[in-house]
Formats: sequence, structure tokens, C-alpha cells
Amino acid sequence: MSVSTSRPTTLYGGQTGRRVTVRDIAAAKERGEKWPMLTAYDALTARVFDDAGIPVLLVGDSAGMVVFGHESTIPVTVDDLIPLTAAVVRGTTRAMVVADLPFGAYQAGVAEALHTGARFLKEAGAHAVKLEGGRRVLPQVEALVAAGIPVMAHLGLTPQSVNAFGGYRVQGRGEDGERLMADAKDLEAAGAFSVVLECVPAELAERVTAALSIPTIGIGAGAGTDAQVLVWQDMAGLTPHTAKFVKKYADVAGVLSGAVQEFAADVVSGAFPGPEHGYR
Ligand SMILES: Nc1nc(=O)c2c([nH]1)NC[C@@H]1CN(c3ccc(C(=O)N[C@@H](CCC(=O)O)C(=O)O)cc3)CN21
Ligand SMILES: CC(C)C(=O)C(=O)O
Repeated sequence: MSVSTSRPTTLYGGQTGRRVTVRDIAAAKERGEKWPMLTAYDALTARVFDDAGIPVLLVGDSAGMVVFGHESTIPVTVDDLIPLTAAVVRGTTRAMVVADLPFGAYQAGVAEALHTGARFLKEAGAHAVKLEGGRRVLPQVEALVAAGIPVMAHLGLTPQSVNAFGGYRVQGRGEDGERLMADAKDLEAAGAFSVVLECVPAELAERVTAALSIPTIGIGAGAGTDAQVLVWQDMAGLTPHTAKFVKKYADVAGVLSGAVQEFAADVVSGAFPGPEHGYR
């Protein structure tokens, strides 16, 4: 058996019997192959996504909103995300699991970023981390990469800056686009293995994708990025109100609501439990 047989033919759908690595992701960019990414926050749903062949799962700080019920990602802590990340790792065998570094857990400097990044790898078994920002976090990106922690960058609408932006708004229009392009190039030079582009004009995302040798992962950034990510509860129809960039692929809220109402009616009527659900 040659060494090359251990490399997947495609990132999505390619079978190797091992975890996806940063080298597999780099190879997909070289092949010009597009790939899907989803968020995950627990073992059972992560397992469904892993079995479906999703190569990269993000334990996003969007957990603050979709898991913990906050109004933004600002209140999320490292201690909130570590057990969720550990659950996603335990629920999967093939996906690379990327952990979001929460607000206030890396901005203070290199030492803080290294401390937080190491916790996600040691305590949760994450394979990489994601952090938000451009030039202001380059030292953190360089230090994490030097320490052996792969870094996914995140530009455009960086939700941890929602208070500075004055709401969740499209970023990178006009002159801001050139600054975003420069930040993307600097993040690649600092060693990031990929970059999320959130809520930026499609034309800008396409230009950044062409300018970088690392993959771009779009969310509300048009069809020209190398990968696409969505929050799973949004694409599956569990989130009540979603942004314009979301496509709803299922009605999980409707299915679950129907099941819950049937269960409740069966309890009230005495139809559940039946003899087959009991012990003699
Ligand atoms: N469930 C969920 N899905 C997400 O995609 C997500 C989160 N939560 N939490 C963290 C951030 C916040 N995100 C958001 C939230 C709202 C908009 C939004 O409402 N955008 C406006 C665009 C406004 C404009 O035109 O500038 C929209 O109408 O789509 C976008 C991204 C993306 N992330
Ligand atoms: C929406 C994705 C990119 C994210 O950052 C998150 O889930 O927190």
C-alpha cells in the first residue's frame, strides 16, 4: 500500500478511516474542491454530521445564542464551550473539530491566547481553534501556530464586535474591503490554515479567495468561497428567525413540535405507554 492511499480523494465524501487534518484541507484548495462545514454542540448531532461526511465541525461561540439563550456571543466563556467541544469530539471519528475562542479569552495577548488554545486541545480534544479579527490578533495567531495549534481566522462580521459595529451588519464595503483583503493576506502569512468570511459582499469574498492559498469559508459571503458554513439549527429549521444568508433545508422545529404534541396527547389519553414499553 502506498502512502498516498491514506489521503482522501475528496474532502467531502472521501473515506480514509481517520480524522481530517489541516493537510487534507490544504489539498482540497489545491484541487479547487468546495466543501461544507457546520456548527455542532453535542455528541449525537455531531455524530449525524460526521456520518454524513461533513469534514469540519465548528463548536461556535454561537452556542451562546442557540444553546445558552443569550442575545449575543459576548457572554460565552471557555468553561461553557469546553464540555460542548469535548462532547463533539467524543461523538465523531472523522471530522476535524474546531473550537471557537470566546470573547475575552484571547484579545489580551499572546499568553492569554496560548493558555486558552491549549485548554481546548488538552481538556476538550479539539484539533484547531478559531478566533476573530485581523491585524490586532496577528501575534496571537503566530504564537498559537508556533505552539502547534492550527488556527482558523474570521473576518468581516465578527460577532464578538457587535457592540462596536452597532448591530449585525454587512462588513467590507468600499474602503473596508481593501483593509479586509490586507488582513486576510496577513493572517495567511501569520500561519492561519483557513479564514471564515462572514457577511461580506460576494465580489470581495471572491477576490480574497483568489488571492489566498488557504481556503476561505463563507457565511453570507456568496458562492465564490472555497467552503460554506452555517449554524446547524439555522439550516435545519430550528432557529425561529434567521439572517438572509440562511437556506432552510428541513423543518426540525415542526417535526419536533409534532412529536411532542403526539406524546403529550398519548399521555393524556393513556395510549402511551403500551404494554411493550413496560417491564414484567
Ligand atoms: N443562529 C445563529 N446563526 C448565525 O449565523 C450566527 C449566530 N447565531 N450567532 C453568531 C453570529 C451572529 N450572526 C448574524 C446574526 C444576524 C445577522 C443579520 O441579521 N443580518 C442581516 C443583515 C443586515 C445588513 O444588511 O447589514 C440580515 O437581515 O440578514 C447576520 C449574522 C451570524 N452568527
Ligand atoms: C457562524 C460561525 C462561523 C461562527 O462563528 C459561530 O458559529 O460562532
